[in-house]
Amino acid sequence: MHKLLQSINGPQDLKKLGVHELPNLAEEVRSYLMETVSKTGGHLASNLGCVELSIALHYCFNSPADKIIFDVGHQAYTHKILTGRRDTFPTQRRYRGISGFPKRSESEHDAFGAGHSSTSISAGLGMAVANGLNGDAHRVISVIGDGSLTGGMAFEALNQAGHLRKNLIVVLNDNEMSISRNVGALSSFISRKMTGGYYRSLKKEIEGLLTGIPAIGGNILHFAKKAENSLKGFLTPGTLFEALGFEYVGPINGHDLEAMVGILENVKQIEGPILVHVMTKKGKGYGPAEDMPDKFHGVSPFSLDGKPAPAPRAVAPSYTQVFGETMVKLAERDPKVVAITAAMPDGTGLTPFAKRYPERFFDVGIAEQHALTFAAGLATQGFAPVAAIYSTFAQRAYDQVFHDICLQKLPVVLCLDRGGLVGDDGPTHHGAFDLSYLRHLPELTVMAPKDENELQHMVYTAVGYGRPIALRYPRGAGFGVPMDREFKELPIGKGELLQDGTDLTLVAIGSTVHPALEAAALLKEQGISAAVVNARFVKPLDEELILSQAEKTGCIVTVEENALMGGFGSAVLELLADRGLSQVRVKRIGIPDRYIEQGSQAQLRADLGLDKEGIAATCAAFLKGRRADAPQLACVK
Ligand SMILES: Cc1ncc(C[n+]2csc(CCOP(=O)(O)OP(=O)(O)O)c2C)c(N)n1
Ligand SMILES: CC(=O)[C@@H](O)[C@H](O)COP(=O)(O)O
Ligand SMILES: [Mg+2]
Repeated sequence: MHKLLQSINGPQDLKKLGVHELPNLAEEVRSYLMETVSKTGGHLASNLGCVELSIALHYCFNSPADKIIFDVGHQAYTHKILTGRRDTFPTQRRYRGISGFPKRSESEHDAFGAGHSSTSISAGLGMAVANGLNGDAHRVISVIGDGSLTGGMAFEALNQAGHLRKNLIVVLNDNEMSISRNVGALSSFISRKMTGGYYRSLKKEIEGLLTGIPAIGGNILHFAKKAENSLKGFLTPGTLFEALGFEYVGPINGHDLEAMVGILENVKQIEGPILVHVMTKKGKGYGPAEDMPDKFHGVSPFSLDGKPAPAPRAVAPSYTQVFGETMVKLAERDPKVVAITAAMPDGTGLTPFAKRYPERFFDVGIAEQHALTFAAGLATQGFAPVAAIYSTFAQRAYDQVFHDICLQKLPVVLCLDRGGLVGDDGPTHHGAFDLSYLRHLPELTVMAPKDENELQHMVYTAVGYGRPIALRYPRGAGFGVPMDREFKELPIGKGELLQDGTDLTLVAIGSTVHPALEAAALLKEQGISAAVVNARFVKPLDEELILSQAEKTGCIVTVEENALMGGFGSAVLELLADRGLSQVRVKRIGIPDRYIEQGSQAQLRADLGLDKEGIAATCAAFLKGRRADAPQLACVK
């Protein structure tokens, strides 16, 4: 099985094969991908579409001396399999396994880490400039998808690359898909849409324009007809990239290995910035993924007959689903509600909204910065824009939150999905920092629901609030709590005391509230009486509630699935310090000052003491320690 693949322990082995053997190798890789990813889950369709391209790149270039950079890196499974990780590939995205994305610390062949999109050309240009300064003739190849090319950063890099004219090869892997179908004028321009109907109508329009020019129009049209080929050449994707100073090669068939090898061997001889436009099929070689590349972009383990494995019986709706349903209800009530996503309609749950209110739904592509300032523009005209962005990707748009939304006090609602630990995607995707990077912005309200029922009320409250407001919620299912039939407006800055206690107060935010309640039950079995507060708001804090509990129990334990640095617990510490309550003992539970690797959400929460057992153990030790170390301390009874 996989005879050719078994012989490849690195790119040097690949080069021993004849070009004519490469298509067989591609089939073996594809079969290995299917066999493995159907068991482990992961990014399937993008990788199936990138098999031949990855083989051709490693066949023609010499990694690691030549640098091959994958944008986002979710399509780099073949690259990993060919670069010494064939046998460890089944551990990808698993706890203590290899990463699902390129990672410099994992292999010398992973030239640049990835996970967030549109970075490959900038990184590649940096390396190309370094090569120039070092007199190093090795090549740098940035592989970027058509979706990732909608990220503004990619154009910032193209702009400079065309100016510097260093030796940089950009391979555009164009499958006309982002996660969903790719969007935007650029996508239409660079993909197939420049032939057929679009081209004909464009030509007709140009003819009409030219003949309308008095006196000379006829001659120009005559000239244009005679020069139609160059007109067609003028209008093909190359125009755009050549205008940016790139030599344009393509479009070429990204599944024809012999053709690609031939072209890449020629490209190697060309100096300066080059863009090779490769057309591929997302999901290539597996019917269901070819037919539904969006559904097979990221997959859980599935049976090879094309039916996704029966998802474990959902104990509760996902936060994402509740958000999406709430948005549809709010849009029914208020024509000013509009929804914005940055290329993640399915992931953020906005697809039902898009179907129901297409005129009020905007997928801006992978353009989070633009998404937020676009929302701010809508808000100036009386609309209630809700921007749904994964927490980690919203980090891209921090300045837009400050400069365009908060400073102008514009009523934009920022709904951050994937807040907290996301699991298999690992450190590039954990929403570990939003409570920290948002709470210090003046004019911004920041909140997190304790469960899926409170989420619907928070979205409702936020949309009606009329000022900058952000809420964050985790990846995955809620707690299976009953869903209120009517929305409730939550009083801004008010938390809730869920249960009383005398020895300490657990002050939890967001998805850590239910685990805190469960921890309190465990503590009760140990004779410890813990109060539990659902803080609801990171900003403004419910100062009255927190201060009264601090006075009452003298011992505060904060819990958050966010970085401890500058997070919710820090806000509570600041409050107590500002009020001169330094005698109150505070223990903070949250994400420590390091990056958290991949693993299941449950595993990672257990590792960090964020599950009920961990919270209870920390509280008990904290209380015991206090009793032992400092009997005079307020929280010692
Ligand atoms: C900044 C950022 N925003 C959003 C994402 C989520 N995301 C991952 S892959 C992807 C689509 C990428 O499309 P493309 O580059 O065309 O790659 P393909 O999957 O088609 O191979 C998106 C939106 C991301 N990784 N980074
Ligand atoms: C590669 C990428 O950034 C996305 O595919 C991301 O992995 C999606 O995450 P979810 O699976 O949480 O939607
Ligand atoms: Mg694509």
